[in-house]
Amino acid sequence: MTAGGGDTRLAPLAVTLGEPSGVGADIVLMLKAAKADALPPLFVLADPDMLSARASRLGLSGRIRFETIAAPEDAAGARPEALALLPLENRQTETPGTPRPANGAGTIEAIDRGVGFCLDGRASAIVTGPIDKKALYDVGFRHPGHTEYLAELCSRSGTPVVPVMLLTGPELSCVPVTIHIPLADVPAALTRDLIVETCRITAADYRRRLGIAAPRLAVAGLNPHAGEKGAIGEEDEAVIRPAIEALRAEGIDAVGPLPADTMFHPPARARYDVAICMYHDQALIPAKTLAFDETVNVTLGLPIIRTSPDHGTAADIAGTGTARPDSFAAAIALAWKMAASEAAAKTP
Ligand SMILES: NC(=O)C1=CN([C@@H]2O[C@H](COP(=O)(O)OP(=O)(O)OC[C@H]3O[C@@H](n4cnc5c(N)ncnc54)[C@H](O)[C@@H]3O)[C@@H](O)[C@H]2O)C=CC1
Ligand SMILES: NCC(=O)COP(=O)(O)O
Repeated sequence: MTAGGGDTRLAPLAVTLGEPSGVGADIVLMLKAAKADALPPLFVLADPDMLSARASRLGLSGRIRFETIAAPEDAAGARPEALALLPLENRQTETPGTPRPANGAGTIEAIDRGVGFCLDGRASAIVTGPIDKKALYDVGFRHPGHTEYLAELCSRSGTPVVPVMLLTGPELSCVPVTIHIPLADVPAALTRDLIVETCRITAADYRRRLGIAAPRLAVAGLNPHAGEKGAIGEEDEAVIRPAIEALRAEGIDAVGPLPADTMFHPPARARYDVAICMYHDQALIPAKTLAFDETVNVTLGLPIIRTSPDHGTAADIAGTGTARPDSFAAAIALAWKMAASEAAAKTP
Protein backbone atom coordinates (compact mmCIF):
# COMPACT_ATOMS: atom_id res chain seq x y z
CA MET A 1 0.00 0.00 0.00
CA THR A 2 1.14 3.60 -0.64
CA ALA A 3 0.99 6.50 1.80
CA GLY A 4 -2.30 7.55 0.25
CA GLY A 5 -3.89 4.21 0.89
CA GLY A 6 -3.31 3.21 -2.71
CA ASP A 7 -2.85 -0.36 -3.81
CA THR A 8 0.57 -0.46 -5.49
CA ARG A 9 -0.51 -3.43 -7.62
CA LEU A 10 -2.85 -1.17 -9.57
CA ALA A 11 -1.65 1.04 -12.41
CA PRO A 12 -1.93 4.78 -11.68
CA LEU A 13 -4.89 6.96 -12.63
CA ALA A 14 -4.54 9.12 -15.76
CA VAL A 15 -5.83 12.65 -15.13
CA THR A 16 -6.69 15.20 -17.83
CA LEU A 17 -7.21 18.89 -17.09
CA GLY A 18 -9.85 19.58 -19.75
CA GLU A 19 -10.23 23.15 -21.01
CA PRO A 20 -7.16 25.24 -20.06
CA SER A 21 -9.28 28.40 -19.62
CA GLY A 22 -11.46 26.60 -17.06
CA VAL A 23 -10.92 25.33 -13.52
CA GLY A 24 -9.56 21.88 -14.41
CA ALA A 25 -5.97 22.89 -13.59
CA ASP A 26 -7.10 24.78 -10.46
CA ILE A 27 -8.88 21.84 -8.88
CA VAL A 28 -6.04 19.39 -9.61
CA LEU A 29 -3.49 21.77 -8.10
CA MET A 30 -5.67 22.69 -5.12
CA LEU A 31 -6.40 19.05 -4.37
CA LYS A 32 -2.73 18.12 -4.57
CA ALA A 33 -1.77 21.04 -2.32
CA ALA A 34 -4.45 20.13 0.22
CA LYS A 35 -4.06 16.35 0.24
CA ALA A 36 -0.30 16.16 -0.51
CA ASP A 37 0.51 12.44 -0.35
CA ALA A 38 -3.01 11.22 0.54
CA LEU A 39 -4.09 10.61 -3.06
CA PRO A 40 -3.94 7.34 -4.96
CA PRO A 41 -1.10 7.05 -7.51
CA LEU A 42 -1.87 9.29 -10.46
CA PHE A 43 -0.28 11.31 -13.21
CA VAL A 44 -1.50 14.40 -15.04
CA LEU A 45 -1.38 14.77 -18.81
CA ALA A 46 -0.63 18.48 -19.27
CA ASP A 47 1.53 21.18 -20.75
CA PRO A 48 4.14 21.77 -18.00
CA ASP A 49 4.39 25.53 -18.64
CA MET A 50 0.63 25.99 -18.62
CA LEU A 51 0.26 24.07 -15.38
CA SER A 52 3.09 25.82 -13.59
CA ALA A 53 1.75 29.22 -14.74
CA ARG A 54 -1.61 28.36 -13.16
CA ALA A 55 0.12 27.16 -9.98
CA SER A 56 1.92 30.47 -9.81
CA ARG A 57 -1.30 32.45 -10.40
CA LEU A 58 -2.94 30.51 -7.56
CA GLY A 59 0.01 31.11 -5.23
CA LEU A 60 0.70 27.37 -5.05
CA SER A 61 4.16 27.24 -6.68
CA GLY A 62 5.94 26.85 -3.37
CA ARG A 63 3.60 24.08 -2.22
CA ILE A 64 3.61 21.76 -5.24
CA ARG A 65 6.60 20.15 -6.87
CA PHE A 66 6.17 18.72 -10.35
CA GLU A 67 7.96 15.56 -11.35
CA THR A 68 8.09 15.10 -15.11
CA ILE A 69 7.65 11.48 -16.18
CA ALA A 70 8.14 9.85 -19.57
CA ALA A 71 5.63 7.01 -19.18
CA PRO A 72 2.73 6.06 -16.85
CA GLU A 73 4.91 3.41 -15.18
CA ASP A 74 7.22 6.18 -13.89
CA ALA A 75 4.42 7.61 -11.73
CA ALA A 76 5.00 4.84 -9.19
CA GLY A 77 8.55 6.14 -8.63
CA ALA A 78 7.51 9.77 -8.15
CA ARG A 79 7.83 11.12 -4.61
CA PRO A 80 4.41 11.00 -2.95
CA GLU A 81 4.46 14.75 -2.29
CA ALA A 82 5.17 15.52 -5.98
CA LEU A 83 2.66 15.75 -8.81
CA ALA A 84 3.68 13.36 -11.62
CA LEU A 85 3.32 15.14 -14.95
CA LEU A 86 3.39 13.51 -18.38
CA PRO A 87 3.99 16.35 -20.88
CA LEU A 88 1.69 16.81 -23.86
CA GLU A 89 3.18 17.13 -27.32
CA ASN A 90 0.80 20.00 -28.15
CA ARG A 91 1.56 23.22 -26.29
CA GLN A 92 -1.09 25.14 -24.39
CA THR A 93 -1.13 28.67 -23.04
CA GLU A 94 -2.60 29.76 -19.72
CA THR A 95 -5.55 32.10 -20.34
CA PRO A 96 -8.08 31.72 -17.51
CA GLY A 97 -11.60 32.65 -18.59
CA THR A 98 -10.81 32.87 -22.30
CA PRO A 99 -10.72 29.74 -24.48
CA ARG A 100 -8.06 29.80 -27.21
CA PRO A 101 -8.58 27.68 -30.35
CA ALA A 102 -4.84 26.85 -30.35
CA ASN A 103 -5.29 25.02 -27.02
CA GLY A 104 -7.84 22.56 -28.44
CA ALA A 105 -5.32 20.08 -29.86
CA GLY A 106 -3.70 19.59 -26.44
CA THR A 107 -7.06 19.11 -24.76
CA ILE A 108 -7.96 16.34 -27.21
CA GLU A 109 -4.45 14.82 -27.10
CA ALA A 110 -4.74 14.41 -23.31
CA ILE A 111 -8.02 12.50 -23.65
CA ASP A 112 -6.70 10.34 -26.50
CA ARG A 113 -3.53 9.38 -24.66
CA GLY A 114 -5.29 8.83 -21.34
CA VAL A 115 -7.77 6.46 -22.98
CA GLY A 116 -4.95 4.69 -24.82
CA PHE A 117 -3.11 4.10 -21.52
CA CYS A 118 -6.28 2.65 -19.99
CA LEU A 119 -6.91 0.35 -22.96
CA ASP A 120 -3.29 -0.87 -22.72
CA GLY A 121 -3.61 -1.49 -18.97
CA ARG A 122 -0.97 1.19 -18.20
CA ALA A 123 -3.52 3.32 -16.33
CA SER A 124 -6.30 1.98 -14.08
CA ALA A 125 -8.82 4.64 -15.05
CA ILE A 126 -9.09 8.07 -16.62
CA VAL A 127 -10.36 11.03 -14.60
CA THR A 128 -11.23 13.89 -16.92
CA GLY A 129 -11.33 17.62 -16.24
CA PRO A 130 -14.22 19.50 -17.84
CA ILE A 131 -14.02 20.51 -21.50
CA ASP A 132 -15.61 23.56 -23.08
CA LYS A 133 -17.76 21.82 -25.65
CA LYS A 134 -18.38 24.87 -27.83
CA ALA A 135 -14.65 25.74 -27.85
CA LEU A 136 -13.83 22.25 -29.10
CA TYR A 137 -16.71 22.24 -31.64
CA ASP A 138 -15.15 25.44 -33.03
CA VAL A 139 -11.90 23.57 -33.77
CA GLY A 140 -13.62 20.66 -35.45
CA PHE A 141 -14.42 18.30 -32.54
CA ARG A 142 -17.43 16.35 -33.77
CA HIS A 143 -18.67 14.68 -30.56
CA PRO A 144 -21.27 16.13 -28.18
CA GLY A 145 -19.02 15.58 -25.13
CA HIS A 146 -16.51 13.27 -23.46
CA THR A 147 -19.12 10.55 -23.03
CA GLU A 148 -19.68 10.03 -26.73
CA TYR A 149 -16.00 10.64 -27.66
CA LEU A 150 -14.75 8.04 -25.17
CA ALA A 151 -17.14 5.51 -26.68
CA GLU A 152 -15.82 6.30 -30.14
CA LEU A 153 -12.20 5.89 -28.98
CA CYS A 154 -13.02 2.60 -27.26
CA SER A 155 -14.90 1.32 -30.33
CA ARG A 156 -11.91 1.73 -32.65
CA SER A 157 -10.62 -1.75 -31.91
CA GLY A 158 -13.74 -3.18 -33.54
CA THR A 159 -16.35 -3.80 -30.84
CA PRO A 160 -18.92 -1.00 -30.84
CA VAL A 161 -19.46 0.55 -27.42
CA VAL A 162 -22.66 2.24 -26.20
CA PRO A 163 -21.86 4.82 -23.50
CA VAL A 164 -24.18 5.51 -20.59
CA MET A 165 -23.84 8.63 -18.41
CA LEU A 166 -24.23 8.12 -14.66
CA LEU A 167 -24.28 10.94 -12.14
CA THR A 168 -23.68 9.47 -8.71
CA GLY A 169 -23.62 11.22 -5.36
CA PRO A 170 -24.19 10.44 -1.70
CA GLU A 171 -27.96 10.92 -1.95
CA LEU A 172 -28.88 10.14 -5.54
CA SER A 173 -27.59 8.31 -8.60
CA CYS A 174 -29.21 8.86 -11.98
CA VAL A 175 -28.76 8.08 -15.64
CA PRO A 176 -30.09 10.20 -18.53
CA VAL A 177 -31.20 7.89 -21.38
CA THR A 178 -30.79 10.67 -23.94
CA ILE A 179 -27.80 12.92 -23.28
CA HIS A 180 -26.57 15.94 -25.22
CA ILE A 181 -29.44 16.54 -27.62
CA PRO A 182 -31.93 19.41 -27.88
CA LEU A 183 -35.03 18.93 -25.73
CA ALA A 184 -37.21 19.10 -28.85
CA ASP A 185 -35.48 15.97 -30.18
CA VAL A 186 -35.99 13.86 -27.05
CA PRO A 187 -39.38 12.21 -27.80
CA ALA A 188 -38.24 10.93 -31.19
CA ALA A 189 -34.92 9.71 -29.79
CA LEU A 190 -36.56 7.71 -27.00
CA THR A 191 -37.14 4.18 -28.18
CA ARG A 192 -37.94 0.98 -26.33
CA ASP A 193 -34.61 -0.48 -27.47
CA LEU A 194 -32.60 2.51 -26.27
CA ILE A 195 -34.22 2.39 -22.83
CA VAL A 196 -33.69 -1.36 -22.56
CA GLU A 197 -30.04 -1.13 -23.65
CA THR A 198 -29.32 1.78 -21.27
CA CYS A 199 -30.84 -0.12 -18.34
CA ARG A 200 -29.00 -3.34 -19.20
CA ILE A 201 -25.64 -1.52 -19.31
CA THR A 202 -26.44 0.29 -16.06
CA ALA A 203 -27.41 -2.92 -14.26
CA ALA A 204 -24.34 -4.78 -15.58
CA ASP A 205 -21.88 -2.04 -14.52
CA TYR A 206 -23.53 -1.73 -11.10
CA ARG A 207 -22.89 -5.42 -10.61
CA ARG A 208 -19.37 -5.47 -12.08
CA ARG A 209 -17.88 -2.18 -10.92
CA LEU A 210 -20.10 -0.56 -8.31
CA GLY A 211 -20.60 -3.45 -5.91
CA ILE A 212 -24.42 -3.83 -6.07
CA ALA A 213 -25.36 -7.37 -7.02
CA ALA A 214 -29.05 -6.73 -7.77
CA PRO A 215 -29.46 -3.02 -8.52
CA ARG A 216 -32.93 -1.52 -8.25
CA LEU A 217 -33.76 0.73 -11.21
CA ALA A 218 -36.54 3.36 -11.01
CA VAL A 219 -37.54 4.47 -14.50
CA ALA A 220 -38.99 7.97 -14.89
CA GLY A 221 -41.82 8.85 -17.22
CA LEU A 222 -41.36 11.51 -19.87
CA ASN A 223 -44.57 13.50 -19.53
CA PRO A 224 -46.22 15.14 -16.50
CA HIS A 225 -47.63 12.45 -14.16
CA ALA A 226 -45.98 9.82 -16.38
CA GLY A 227 -48.54 10.63 -19.06
CA GLU A 228 -51.66 10.25 -16.86
CA LYS A 229 -52.53 6.92 -18.51
CA GLY A 230 -52.08 8.37 -21.99
CA ALA A 231 -54.08 11.56 -21.43
CA ILE A 232 -50.96 13.79 -21.27
CA GLY A 233 -48.66 12.28 -23.87
CA GLU A 234 -48.29 8.78 -25.22
CA GLU A 235 -44.58 7.90 -24.79
CA ASP A 236 -44.95 6.68 -21.20
CA GLU A 237 -47.39 3.89 -22.13
CA ALA A 238 -46.28 3.25 -25.71
CA VAL A 239 -42.48 3.25 -25.25
CA ILE A 240 -41.34 3.35 -21.62
CA ARG A 241 -43.72 0.78 -20.08
CA PRO A 242 -42.95 -1.92 -22.72
CA ALA A 243 -39.22 -1.33 -22.11
CA ILE A 244 -39.70 -1.89 -18.37
CA GLU A 245 -41.71 -5.05 -19.02
CA ALA A 246 -38.92 -6.39 -21.25
CA LEU A 247 -36.32 -5.63 -18.57
CA ARG A 248 -38.35 -7.33 -15.86
CA ALA A 249 -38.79 -10.37 -18.08
CA GLU A 250 -35.02 -10.78 -18.19
CA GLY A 251 -34.66 -10.44 -14.44
CA ILE A 252 -33.65 -6.79 -14.10
CA ASP A 253 -35.33 -5.06 -11.14
CA ALA A 254 -36.91 -2.10 -12.94
CA VAL A 255 -40.06 -0.24 -11.93
CA GLY A 256 -42.03 2.58 -13.58
CA PRO A 257 -42.76 4.65 -15.47
CA LEU A 258 -42.77 6.87 -12.37
CA PRO A 259 -43.95 10.50 -12.35
CA ALA A 260 -40.65 12.41 -12.32
CA ASP A 261 -41.90 15.08 -9.94
CA THR A 262 -42.40 12.65 -7.06
CA MET A 263 -39.48 10.24 -7.45
CA PHE A 264 -36.68 12.34 -5.97
CA HIS A 265 -37.87 13.09 -2.42
CA PRO A 266 -36.09 11.15 0.35
CA PRO A 267 -38.57 8.26 0.94
CA ALA A 268 -38.89 7.72 -2.82
CA ARG A 269 -35.09 7.69 -3.24
CA ALA A 270 -34.78 5.03 -0.56
CA ARG A 271 -36.66 2.60 -2.83
CA TYR A 272 -34.07 2.48 -5.63
CA ASP A 273 -30.32 2.48 -6.36
CA VAL A 274 -30.44 4.42 -9.59
CA ALA A 275 -33.02 6.60 -11.33
CA ILE A 276 -33.27 6.14 -15.09
CA CYS A 277 -34.27 9.50 -16.55
CA MET A 278 -35.45 10.31 -20.03
CA TYR A 279 -33.39 13.42 -20.75
CA HIS A 280 -30.32 15.32 -19.53
CA ASP A 281 -31.90 17.85 -17.18
CA GLN A 282 -34.42 15.38 -15.70
CA ALA A 283 -31.36 13.58 -14.30
CA LEU A 284 -28.85 16.35 -13.74
CA ILE A 285 -31.09 18.91 -12.03
CA PRO A 286 -31.86 16.68 -9.01
CA ALA A 287 -28.29 15.30 -8.91
CA LYS A 288 -26.59 18.70 -8.89
CA THR A 289 -29.21 20.29 -6.62
CA LEU A 290 -28.79 17.63 -3.96
CA ALA A 291 -24.98 17.42 -4.00
CA PHE A 292 -23.21 19.71 -6.47
CA ASP A 293 -19.89 19.37 -4.64
CA GLU A 294 -19.86 15.60 -4.23
CA THR A 295 -21.53 14.17 -7.31
CA VAL A 296 -19.38 12.34 -9.86
CA ASN A 297 -19.99 11.79 -13.55
CA VAL A 298 -19.15 8.19 -14.57
CA THR A 299 -19.31 6.75 -18.07
CA LEU A 300 -20.75 3.23 -17.93
CA GLY A 301 -20.59 0.70 -20.74
CA LEU A 302 -16.93 1.32 -21.64
CA PRO A 303 -14.15 -1.27 -21.48
CA ILE A 304 -12.28 1.30 -19.34
CA ILE A 305 -13.17 3.21 -16.16
CA ARG A 306 -13.86 6.93 -16.57
CA THR A 307 -14.95 9.43 -13.94
CA SER A 308 -15.19 13.21 -13.91
CA PRO A 309 -16.42 15.97 -11.63
CA ASP A 310 -20.09 16.81 -12.19
CA HIS A 311 -19.43 20.48 -12.94
CA GLY A 312 -18.28 22.23 -16.07
CA THR A 313 -15.35 24.50 -16.87
CA ALA A 314 -16.48 27.30 -14.50
CA ALA A 315 -14.47 29.72 -16.63
CA ASP A 316 -15.93 32.63 -14.64
CA ILE A 317 -13.79 31.66 -11.63
CA ALA A 318 -10.77 30.00 -13.29
CA GLY A 319 -7.47 31.14 -11.82
CA THR A 320 -9.10 32.86 -8.83
CA GLY A 321 -8.56 30.11 -6.27
CA THR A 322 -12.27 29.95 -5.43
CA ALA A 323 -13.13 26.72 -7.28
CA ARG A 324 -14.03 23.87 -4.94
CA PRO A 325 -12.06 20.68 -5.70
CA ASP A 326 -14.52 18.38 -3.85
CA SER A 327 -16.30 16.87 -6.84
CA PHE A 328 -12.92 16.24 -8.50
CA ALA A 329 -11.67 14.62 -5.27
CA ALA A 330 -14.77 12.40 -5.28
CA ALA A 331 -14.11 11.50 -8.94
CA ILE A 332 -10.53 10.44 -8.08
CA ALA A 333 -11.68 8.38 -5.10
CA LEU A 334 -14.45 6.66 -7.06
CA ALA A 335 -12.18 5.84 -10.02
CA TRP A 336 -9.70 4.21 -7.66
CA LYS A 337 -12.44 2.29 -5.84
CA MET A 338 -13.89 1.03 -9.13
CA ALA A 339 -10.42 -0.01 -10.35
CA ALA A 340 -9.77 -1.91 -7.12
CA SER A 341 -13.17 -3.57 -7.28
CA GLU A 342 -12.63 -4.64 -10.89
CA ALA A 343 -9.14 -5.97 -10.10
CA ALA A 344 -10.50 -7.91 -7.12
CA ALA A 345 -13.21 -9.45 -9.30
CA LYS A 346 -10.56 -10.65 -11.79
CA THR A 347 -8.33 -12.16 -9.09
CA PRO A 348 -8.88 -15.93 -8.95
N1 LIG B 1 -17.46 16.80 -18.06
C1 LIG B 1 -17.40 17.92 -18.78
O1 LIG B 1 -16.51 18.06 -19.60
C2 LIG B 1 -18.42 19.00 -18.59
C3 LIG B 1 -18.31 20.16 -19.32
N2 LIG B 1 -19.24 21.13 -19.20
C4 LIG B 1 -19.01 22.35 -20.01
O2 LIG B 1 -18.62 23.43 -19.15
C5 LIG B 1 -18.97 24.66 -19.76
C6 LIG B 1 -19.63 25.58 -18.75
O3 LIG B 1 -20.87 24.99 -18.33
P1 LIG B 1 -21.86 25.64 -17.27
O4 LIG B 1 -23.21 25.18 -17.63
O5 LIG B 1 -21.59 27.09 -17.14
O6 LIG B 1 -21.56 24.91 -15.90
P2 LIG B 1 -20.38 25.06 -14.85
O7 LIG B 1 -20.50 23.89 -13.96
O8 LIG B 1 -19.09 25.28 -15.53
O9 LIG B 1 -20.71 26.39 -14.01
C7 LIG B 1 -21.95 26.66 -13.41
C8 LIG B 1 -21.74 27.56 -12.17
O10 LIG B 1 -21.19 26.78 -11.13
C9 LIG B 1 -19.94 27.32 -10.69
N3 LIG B 1 -19.01 26.21 -10.45
C10 LIG B 1 -18.79 25.15 -11.27
N4 LIG B 1 -17.86 24.36 -10.74
C11 LIG B 1 -17.47 24.90 -9.58
C12 LIG B 1 -16.51 24.55 -8.57
N5 LIG B 1 -15.75 23.44 -8.66
N6 LIG B 1 -16.37 25.36 -7.50
C13 LIG B 1 -17.12 26.46 -7.39
N7 LIG B 1 -18.04 26.86 -8.30
C14 LIG B 1 -18.20 26.09 -9.39
C15 LIG B 1 -19.45 28.20 -11.84
O11 LIG B 1 -18.57 29.21 -11.38
C16 LIG B 1 -20.76 28.71 -12.42
O12 LIG B 1 -21.18 29.85 -11.68
C17 LIG B 1 -19.83 24.29 -20.98
O13 LIG B 1 -19.02 24.38 -22.13
C18 LIG B 1 -20.23 22.85 -20.73
O14 LIG B 1 -20.45 22.15 -21.90
C19 LIG B 1 -20.29 21.04 -18.34
C20 LIG B 1 -20.45 19.92 -17.56
C21 LIG B 1 -19.50 18.82 -17.62
N1 LIG C 1 -23.78 17.92 -18.17
C1 LIG C 1 -22.92 16.82 -18.12
C2 LIG C 1 -21.88 16.96 -19.12
O1 LIG C 1 -21.91 17.83 -19.95
C3 LIG C 1 -20.80 15.97 -19.08
O2 LIG C 1 -20.44 15.72 -20.36
P1 LIG C 1 -19.24 14.80 -20.74
O3 LIG C 1 -18.23 15.71 -21.31
O4 LIG C 1 -18.79 14.08 -19.53
O5 LIG C 1 -19.83 13.89 -21.76
